Amino acid sequence: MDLKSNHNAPVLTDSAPLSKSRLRRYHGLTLPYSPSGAPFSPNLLLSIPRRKTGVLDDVRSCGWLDAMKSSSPTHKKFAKDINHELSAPDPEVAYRTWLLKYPSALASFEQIANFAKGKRIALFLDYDGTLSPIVENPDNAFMSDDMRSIVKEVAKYFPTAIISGRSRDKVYEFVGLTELYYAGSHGMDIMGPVKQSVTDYHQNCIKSTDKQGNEVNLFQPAREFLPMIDEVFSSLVRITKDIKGATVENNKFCVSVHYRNVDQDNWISVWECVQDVIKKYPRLRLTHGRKVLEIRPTINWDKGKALEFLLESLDLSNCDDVLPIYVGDDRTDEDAFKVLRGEELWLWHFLYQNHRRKAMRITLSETQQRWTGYPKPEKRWESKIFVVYDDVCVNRGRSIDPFIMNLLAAR
Ligand SMILES: O=P(O)(O)OC[C@H]1O[C@H](O[C@H]2O[C@H](CO)[C@@H](O)[C@H](O)[C@H]2O)[C@H](O)[C@@H](O)[C@@H]1O
Repeated sequence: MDLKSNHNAPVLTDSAPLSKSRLRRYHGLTLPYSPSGAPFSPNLLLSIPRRKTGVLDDVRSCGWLDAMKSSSPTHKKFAKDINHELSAPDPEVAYRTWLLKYPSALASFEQIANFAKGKRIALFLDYDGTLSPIVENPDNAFMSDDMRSIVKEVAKYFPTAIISGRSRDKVYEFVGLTELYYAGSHGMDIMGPVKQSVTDYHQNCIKSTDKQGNEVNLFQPAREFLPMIDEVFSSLVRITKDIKGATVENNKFCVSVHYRNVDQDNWISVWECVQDVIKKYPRLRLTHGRKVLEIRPTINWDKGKALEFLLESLDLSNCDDVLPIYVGDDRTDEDAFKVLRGEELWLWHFLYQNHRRKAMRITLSETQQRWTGYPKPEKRWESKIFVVYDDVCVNRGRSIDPFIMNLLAAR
């Protein structure tokens, strides 16, 4: 997992050790992690209000069924959002106007390249829905050979990492590229470059070796939760076994309960099963993604924190000449978008349930974005928002490769 010497960013150089206050700023931590076996550091625990049933706030506010549905917004919802934004009564007119307002990223690539000029790029990629198509069976979410080659190529020039909700092993199995860094379980399992100051700071960060025998840093902030997650996984498999189409996936530090193939009339049963299990585990929380309910530890760690951790490990954080690019398509990716502010380039690739209206969004952000839905761009970013439309979306088999090709060409 060594970075190649021809990377624009010299990522393995260990600079002066980080001060604790600097690291705190990055990670929002006030204390190091508790040693394995000891109670988990209270500062990392998220305080998430629960009802007796254990229902999360966001699920509660719109009703669980709505929340499960909204995990893949329909075209209707998209049109409603656009209508609201543009005050146009006709969805079709609103959509076309929206397209004019947010031009194609590919057509605007020169502008993006200018912005990137002189900067060291670091690329962060989500897996499902970004590098691979969304498919019915999660075990079959393979990335294409073309996509693999292009990611391999880009990693020759820019440090590249995949940050996925899957287990790290699983996503590595799918991608199979040794030249990347991998963060699984929504960032709770990171294998990155060795950086002594990072290892020193994080108690759950240890030196390890990757499959090729290279020395790496292994960071697993939710290590204490492993037995709990295994237990929950087994319970969920047992309890959902009679719901046709429901599947449970062990993502090591989190568990996914898929309802994509469950008849909508039975979604309530899926929900109830999950509630039945997690109500016994106050240290676990529930989130939802694309037709999936995800059970994860209540720790203050997500894809955004993982991104910061990787930038730090790569010696690329807090540098004016670094341009991190994040490509993702899901709610969990918003955690990563949120940490990229200032002059970073954000890329949001979002897909719609009916696969008719898809777009990829690139935002050169000026400030932190607050997402409240799909897609509600803030006014002040208008001139810097680009969209890549249907024809390059992953579900049509072409995906983000033109964007990456352009990046390579512009370097
Ligand atoms: O962070 P990601 O890499 O995007 O992973 C998020 C979840 O992706 C997978 O589920 C999603 O993709 C499946 C395959 O296309 C699809 O069948 C499912 O409905 C989607 O939710 C993965 O299976 C989950 O474990 C990840 O958490």
